[in-house]
Amino acid sequence: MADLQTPLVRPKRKKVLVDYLVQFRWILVIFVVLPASALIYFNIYLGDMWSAMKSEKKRQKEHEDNVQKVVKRLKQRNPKKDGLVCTARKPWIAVGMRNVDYKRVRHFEVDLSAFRNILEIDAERMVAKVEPLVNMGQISRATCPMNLSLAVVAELDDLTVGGLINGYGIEGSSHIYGLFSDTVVALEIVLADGRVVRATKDNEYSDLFSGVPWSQGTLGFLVSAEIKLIPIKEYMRLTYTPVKGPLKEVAQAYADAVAPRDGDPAKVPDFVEGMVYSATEGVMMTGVYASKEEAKKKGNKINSVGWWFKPWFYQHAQTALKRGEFVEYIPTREYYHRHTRCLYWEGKLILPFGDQFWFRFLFGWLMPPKVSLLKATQGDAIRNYYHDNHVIQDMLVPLYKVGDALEFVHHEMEVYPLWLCPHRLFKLPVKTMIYPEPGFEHQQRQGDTSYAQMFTDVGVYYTPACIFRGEEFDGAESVKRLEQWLIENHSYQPQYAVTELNEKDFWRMFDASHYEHCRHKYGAVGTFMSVYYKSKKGRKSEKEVQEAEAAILEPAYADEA
Ligand SMILES: NC(=O)C1=CN([C@@H]2O[C@H](COP(=O)(O)OP(=O)(O)OC[C@H]3O[C@@H](n4cnc5c(N)ncnc54)[C@H](OP(=O)(O)O)[C@@H]3O)[C@@H](O)[C@H]2O)C=CC1
Ligand SMILES: C=C(/C=C/[C@@H](C)[C@H]1CC[C@H]2C3=CC=C4C[C@@H](O)CC[C@]4(C)[C@H]3CC[C@]12C)C(C)C
Repeated sequence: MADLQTPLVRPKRKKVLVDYLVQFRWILVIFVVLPASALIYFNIYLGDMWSAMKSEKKRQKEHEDNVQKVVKRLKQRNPKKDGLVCTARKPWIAVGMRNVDYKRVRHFEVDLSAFRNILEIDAERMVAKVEPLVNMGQISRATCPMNLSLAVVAELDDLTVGGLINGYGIEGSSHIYGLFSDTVVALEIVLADGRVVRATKDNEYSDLFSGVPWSQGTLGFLVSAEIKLIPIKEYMRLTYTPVKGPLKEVAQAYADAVAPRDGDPAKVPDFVEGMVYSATEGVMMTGVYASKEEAKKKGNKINSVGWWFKPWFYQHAQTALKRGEFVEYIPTREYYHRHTRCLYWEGKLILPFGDQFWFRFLFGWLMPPKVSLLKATQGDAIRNYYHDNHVIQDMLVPLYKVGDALEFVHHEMEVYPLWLCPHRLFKLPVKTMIYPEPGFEHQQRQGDTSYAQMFTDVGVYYTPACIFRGEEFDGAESVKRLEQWLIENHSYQPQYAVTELNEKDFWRMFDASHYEHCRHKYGAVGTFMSVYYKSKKGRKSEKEVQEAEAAILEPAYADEA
C-alpha cells in the first residue's frame, strides 16, 4: 500500500464548463427543483394520508390483489424473448448514485408502485407490516406519535423499505440492532416461478431470508416485510463531545462513545454518531431516549432541529468544537431526520447559501430538494462530474480499523466532514454476502461480542480538498484504491454507491456462496439479473445483455485470473 504519510502531489486542474454548471446549479434548483419538490412532497403526503385512512382490511385486500398482479406479470414473461427481470422503478427515482444502466437496455419490468401502504402496526407483537415502497418519512410519521419506532430508521425521508432491505440501511442505533435488514422479522417474496412465500429466520425459507439483504432484488420480489418495532420516548437527550487530536485519537474517542471501555452495558447509548470535521477535529454525539417530563424540566435545553429556519445539523454539531461539550433535548422524530434538510452536507454544494440565516428563514421550508428531481435534472455532465470530481462512498469497516480508514481517506481524498456510524455485524449460521472477520470473537476487541462484530460506516461524501485547491482529482482511480483498501481490510462498500470493481474483485469483497445457493434453489438464475450485473458501472452493450441472459447455470463469480 502507498505511504500514507506522504501527501499526494497533484497537478493543477483547469476549470471547464461543467465546473460552472455545478457552481450555478442553484439557479435551476431554486426556480425549478425546490418548488417542484415541495409539490411532490405535498402530493406524497396526501397519498400517505389517503392510505392511512383506509381500513386495515381494505389495505390487506388491496395488497393481496396487487401480489396476484405481480405473479401474473411474471408469468407473462417469455424467457426466450424478454429480458431479465427487475422492478419498474425509474433509475432517477432511486436514491442511490448508480446510473442503473441495466434499466436502460433490454429488461423485463414488474411494476411495484402500488405497494406503498403500511399494512399493520401491531403494538402487541411489536411488529410493523409494510409494503416495500413505504418510505422512512411515512413510517416515522405513523409510529412516533404511538411512542414506537422501527429499530433502525434510515435518515432520508425518501428511502424505501424495499431498497433498504435489498440493499443496506443504517442509523445511529445500528450499534445495537445491526443494519436495517437485521431488524426484519419476516419477508413476503414472489419467487421467479410465481410462488409467494413468507421467509423468516427459522422457517423452511430461512436461507432465502438471510440471502435477501445486499442481493439488490435478484432473488425475488419483496412484496411486504414485517419489521421489529421498539418502544421510544418523545425526546433524544443528545450529548455533543468535541475531540481534538490526530485522526487515530479521534477514532479512539469515537470507539469509546460506541462501546465504553469499562464494558458496562448500562453506559451504551441508544444512538451514536461521529462527525470528523478535519484531520484534527471531530464531534461525537451520544443520544439516550428521554421522556417529555424530563426534557421539559427547568434548566434543560430543548432544540427542535426540525424547524425549517434552524441551522443545518452538521453545522450545529460543529459548534461543540468552540463551545465545548453540551447537552440538549431534541424531539425524537426530528432527531431521526436531522440530516435530511441539508442531505447530510451535500446540500452545501447544491445551494452554497442554503445554510445562511436569510435563506433558511425565507426558503428553508422548501428544503430538501428531492434527490430524484436533482437526478432527473442533472444531465450527463453533472452526473459524470460527481463521479470524477466528487466522492459519495461509504466504507463499512471493523471498529478497530476506523483510525486506519480515516487516515486512508485523508491521504487519498481529503474529504471532510466524514460521518461515523457504528453497526453490529452479526455472526449467522450461514456466510451471507457480508460477514464478520473469522475468529473475531476470540479477540475481545472493543465493541465486539460473542455473537457480533462491531463495524462502522465511514461516510465519505463531498468534494475533495484538492478540487477546492484547484488541483486534479481522478475520482475513478481514487475509488479503485478505496475498494482495494476495503478488500484488504475485510470491509465493504454499499451498492448504492458507484463501484469500479470488476467481477472477480466484487466477489472478493462479498461472499458468493450463500447468495449462489439461493439463486439456484429459488430459480432466480435465468429470470432475475445477477447482483454484479446490476452493480457494474457503465452502459451495457448488447453483448453483455446477451451474456447475462445466457448465464443460466454459471456461477456468478469470474474465473480466477
Ligand atoms: N441511511 C441509509 O441507510 C441510506 C441508505 N442509502 C441506500 O439507498 C438505497 C435505498 O434507496 P431506494 O431508492 O429506497 O431503493 P432503490 O430503488 O435504489 O433499490 C435498491 C435495490 O433494491 C431493489 N429493490 C427495491 N425494492 C425492491 C423490491 N420490492 N423487491 C425486490 N427488489 C427491490 C432494487 O431493485 P431494482 O434495481 O430492480 O429496482 C435495487 O436494486 C439502499 O439500498 C441504501 O444502500 C442511501 C442513503 C442513506
Ligand atoms: C449512505 C448514506 C447517505 C448517503 C447520502 C449522503 C447520499 C445518498 C444518495 C446521494 C445523492 C444522490 C444523488 C444526487 C444527485 C446529484 O446531482 C447531487 C448529489 C446527490 C443529491 C447525492 C447526494 C448524497 C446522497 C444523498 C447514509 C448511510 C448516511
